[in-house]
Amino acid sequence: MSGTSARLTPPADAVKPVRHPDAPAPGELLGSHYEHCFGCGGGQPHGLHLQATAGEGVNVTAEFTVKPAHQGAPGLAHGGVLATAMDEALGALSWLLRVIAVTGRLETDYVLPVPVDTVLFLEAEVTAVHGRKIYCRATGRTGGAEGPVAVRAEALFIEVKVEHFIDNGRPEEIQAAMSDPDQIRRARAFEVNP
Ligand SMILES: CCCCCCCCCCCC(=O)SCCNC(=O)CCNC(=O)[C@H](O)C(C)(C)COP(=O)(O)OP(=O)(O)OC[C@H]1O[C@@H](n2cnc3c(N)ncnc32)[C@H](O)[C@@H]1OP(=O)(O)O
Repeated sequence: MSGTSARLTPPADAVKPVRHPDAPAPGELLGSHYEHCFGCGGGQPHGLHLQATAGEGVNVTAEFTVKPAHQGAPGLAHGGVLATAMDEALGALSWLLRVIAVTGRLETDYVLPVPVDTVLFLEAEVTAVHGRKIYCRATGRTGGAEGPVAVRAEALFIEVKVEHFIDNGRPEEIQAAMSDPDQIRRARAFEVNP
């Protein structure tokens, strides 16, 4: 069973997403936006270590390997972890629009159980934009990019200014992220589309 709530349905005057001219080239690995991000950071031993690749449109692909640390039921991935993987893949889309955005709403359909050691092949795309609202969806497949869908998600991301993090985050982490020697990661974390 699946369905999309009204709050995830773009209004009639929503527009098609436009890939930013300075977006990473198709096939380019996006890298982590923040070393300590649970979804993509290398500094989180039990994190998801998701690596997203830019697609040709306003879309990304990513792979996520379910580890023993990600279990809910014995031998099976925790649903919240799978939602996190979807959230992270969807979050990577903002880099193709060159905006900063956070998840406002995320709906997930769990279609198949996902055993430990499974590689989930994720694909996420922006479907519409309405002002600050970015409508997007993602799938997670097992057994390959054309395999059966195990997880499906739809989401609404909201564009924010960098002040969102400065005002709400802890100063020590914000400072550390702003002084990240990795210029690309710093730009990804803090660049606001002019
Ligand atoms: C340093 C690292 C950087 C890098 C950052 C990258 C991080 C990526 C990580 C993965 C993604 C995440 O997990 S992000 C973390 C999880 N998310 C969060 O923590 C967000 C917490 N929520 C908030 O801060 C806030 O609610 C916001 C920013 C989402 C919205 O607040 P706001 O800015 O005041 O905007 P607001 O006026 O309320 O809403 C704007 C429009 O969006 C609609 N809207 C708002 N929320 C919703 C909603 N849940 N469902 C439906 N619609 C909604 C409103 O109706 C309105 O529509 P209309 O009237 O205009 O039609």
